[in-house]
Amino acid sequence: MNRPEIEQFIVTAEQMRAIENRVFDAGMPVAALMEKVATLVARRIQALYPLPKSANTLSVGVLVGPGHNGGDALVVARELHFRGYEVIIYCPFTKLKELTQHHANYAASLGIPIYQEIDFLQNCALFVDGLFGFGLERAIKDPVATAIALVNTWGKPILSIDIPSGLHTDTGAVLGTAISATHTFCLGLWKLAFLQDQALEYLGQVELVDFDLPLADIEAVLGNFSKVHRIVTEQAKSGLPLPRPPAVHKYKLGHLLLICGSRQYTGAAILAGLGARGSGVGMLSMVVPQSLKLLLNRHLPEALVIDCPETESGAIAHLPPEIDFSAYQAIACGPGLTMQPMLLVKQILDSDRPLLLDADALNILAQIDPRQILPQRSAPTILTPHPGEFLRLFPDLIMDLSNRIAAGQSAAQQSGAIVVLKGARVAIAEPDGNIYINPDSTPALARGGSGDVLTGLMGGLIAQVNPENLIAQVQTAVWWHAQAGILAAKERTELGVDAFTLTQYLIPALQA
Ligand SMILES: NC(=O)C1=CN([C@@H]2O[C@H](COP(=O)(O)OP(=O)(O)OC[C@H]3O[C@@H](n4cnc5c(N)ncnc54)[C@H](OP(=O)(O)O)[C@@H]3O)[C@@H](O)[C@H]2O)[C@@H](O)CC1
Ligand SMILES: Nc1ncnc2c1ncn2[C@@H]1O[C@H](COP(=O)(O)OP(=O)(O)O)[C@@H](O)[C@H]1O
Ligand SMILES: [K+]
Repeated sequence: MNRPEIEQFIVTAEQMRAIENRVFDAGMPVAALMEKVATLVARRIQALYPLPKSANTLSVGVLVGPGHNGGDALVVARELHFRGYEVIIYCPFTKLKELTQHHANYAASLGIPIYQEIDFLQNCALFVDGLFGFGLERAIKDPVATAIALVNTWGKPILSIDIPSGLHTDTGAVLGTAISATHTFCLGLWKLAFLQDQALEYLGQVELVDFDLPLADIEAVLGNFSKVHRIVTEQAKSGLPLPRPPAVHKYKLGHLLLICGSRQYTGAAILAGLGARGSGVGMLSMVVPQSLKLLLNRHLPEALVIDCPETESGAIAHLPPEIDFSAYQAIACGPGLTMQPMLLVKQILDSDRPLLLDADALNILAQIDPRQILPQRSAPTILTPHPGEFLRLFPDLIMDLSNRIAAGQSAAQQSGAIVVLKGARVAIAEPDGNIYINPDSTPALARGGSGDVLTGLMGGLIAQVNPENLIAQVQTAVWWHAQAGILAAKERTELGVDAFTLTQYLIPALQA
């Protein structure tokens, strides 16, 4: 059983090394720690792939690298051997770290075959990958690269120890080539790569194996300078505006001004409105072009619709002159807007309200230059770009986009806004360098309109709190949106989560 508090931390390879070094310096023998860690992994493998009752054994190919990841793999190999598995080792390296060499010698003495060619493992039913862990820093070359490519094509389950070999522990980038794992046992603490979109297809199912690194050592290393956080359910839930105070009234539960839609993109306005409905916001006002008014009334009878004059092509021409931003606790703007309402976006940027910009509002902002205008705002700004919008806003961060976490951090620091970089693992960056990543989501959300739902939901949540708590609400919105997707996908498959359906799962996701 993992300690629940361990799940919140995220470390780089360097931080992990520093934490482990403290443990070793305090007296824990390296060999003892390896034994403990690898025994835990071996147990998990036996639980996942028990020896079948019908046959007397199961053949397991164990891929062994030169460092301590290879040492872990050799301990796993030995344990599985003693439990009755037929173990075959692949280790093409001639020079191993000392401890790893000892384990290799012992495995050989037990009669476990060790080969330098991968072909001998071709008929194995299962693979354990202990080639490289957090020590990998340069590209993998042949013959190991070819061996990895081959094992990937065999279509058998591959269980990676610590991280799929070939992935960079921090960026999740593939260094030459990488194991495509079906299951990865992340050792001790979540490594950064597990939260990077580019690593996801290699990780398979992920699992943290807690091996009792003392909290004091983790905190001593991460201390105040750890800026990368994993959004955990308990904390995200605590951001929900629940329970409501018994004697509260609608005007105390936030009034959101949602500016969206055009004749061309009508659905975006409806979806954002339904997202806002899900948030439970006290009052919802929606600014739309005239021709959307009746339709919106039908879909969102509770919304106050502020219909605006429209351009020839059906975009909002301008806001009503009498609009008073101070009547609202937050403004959200963007879904379905088109690029025409430039002046409108400038007008809301000038307001002193917390402001969420999404979709076309971001594309308009990109033309104005976010680094110029956002730091001048007197209230917080939240930007929710997908990677395409992100690059329009911050074109010079294109290199950083291969490390989404670094990219989000730079953008927030440079613009002074909270930047919600959307994708498979949404990263929420604050101007002070803190970044919060949502670890659980579903590709069911990769579908037109699901971002519109998020805008409404997040807008509705931030309208309900005082601006100092904004960052917590942004995290809660991202977590909630993903949870609704997960629940909907569970009941309807990943194909059954269109954006409207997603809105219908917001409340059930809280009840689950
Ligand atoms: N700290 C601990 O004791 C604990 C660690 N634990 C386990 O240890 C793992 C970290 O072990 P690690 O530091 O030995 O690094 P690892 O990932 O095995 O690989 C580094 C080796 O690979 C080599 N190498 C690198 N790149 C290469 C390339 N492209 N092609 C070829 N060779 C390359 C590099 O050699 P060198 O750079 O010197 O040539 C070095 O020998 C960690 O992930 C976890 O599984 C746990 O048991 C808990 C306790
Ligand atoms: N593979 C994925 N896994 C999890 N979530 C995803 C994935 N792809 C997209 N999403 C989420 O779906 C939403 C898509 O938003 P966006 O790109 O703005 O789409 P749209 O503008 O069509 O609504 C974002 O919240 C994003 O994080
Ligand atoms: K590995």
